Amino acid sequence: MQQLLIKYCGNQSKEDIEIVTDSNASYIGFIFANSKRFVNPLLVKEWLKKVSFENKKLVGVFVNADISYIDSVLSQVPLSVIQCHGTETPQYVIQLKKTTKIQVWKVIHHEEGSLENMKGFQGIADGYVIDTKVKNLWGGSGTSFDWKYIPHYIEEAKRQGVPCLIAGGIHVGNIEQLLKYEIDGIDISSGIERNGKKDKQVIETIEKWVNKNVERT
Ligand SMILES: O=C(O)c1ccccc1N[C@@H]1O[C@H](COP(=O)(O)O)[C@@H](O)[C@H]1O
Repeated sequence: MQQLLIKYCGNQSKEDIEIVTDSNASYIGFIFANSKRFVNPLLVKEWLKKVSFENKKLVGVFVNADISYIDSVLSQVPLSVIQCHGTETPQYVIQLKKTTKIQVWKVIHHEEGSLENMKGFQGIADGYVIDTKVKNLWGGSGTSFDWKYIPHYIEEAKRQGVPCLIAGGIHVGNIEQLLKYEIDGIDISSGIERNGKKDKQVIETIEKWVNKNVERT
């Protein structure tokens, strides 16, 4: 049985972390880039001391960051995955992996030429997140892209032998529709928030849909 990968991103407090560690997520994400969801790595380090997250991996989201900055975050927070959410190049990702020695997921913004862009990361990216391109925002927009293009991204990721998560505007009202596609995983930030905080009930509803719809062998 192949399990759907779930990543809950943009956690901003100890309370958010408690909620997502108590969920079925495999990945817990933090934004270390310019955003309303930016978190200070020193605070994240303190929050993590108070929760148990052994069965979950931590993902750090960065946008065109200096590798020295990512390295400084890593000295505080035990990330398993670095998510590059900007216009990072394959050469940058090669250098980042050499320096940090941890997995890197490349975000591909759905736009003209995005599939060609993705092909350029073959053998370099350890996974992909496909997100919506919204003007003046790198991510966390709460906006979905035209999902009819999903199969192209999934096929390309499969060809490269790495997982492909779908992001951008996923919420309780559209998750059922999304799960009709054979995706490897989902990445949600805005869609699991109520008044800017992660919401347990919303997460449980998302996971009810996941459990109901994803049965693959
Ligand atoms: O969540 C943010 O604020 C953010 C800021 C900068 C880069 C990425 C960000 N989040 C990522 O955006 C997508 C989708 O988010 P949403 O569900 O549409 O709100 C996801 O990959 C987050 O990791």
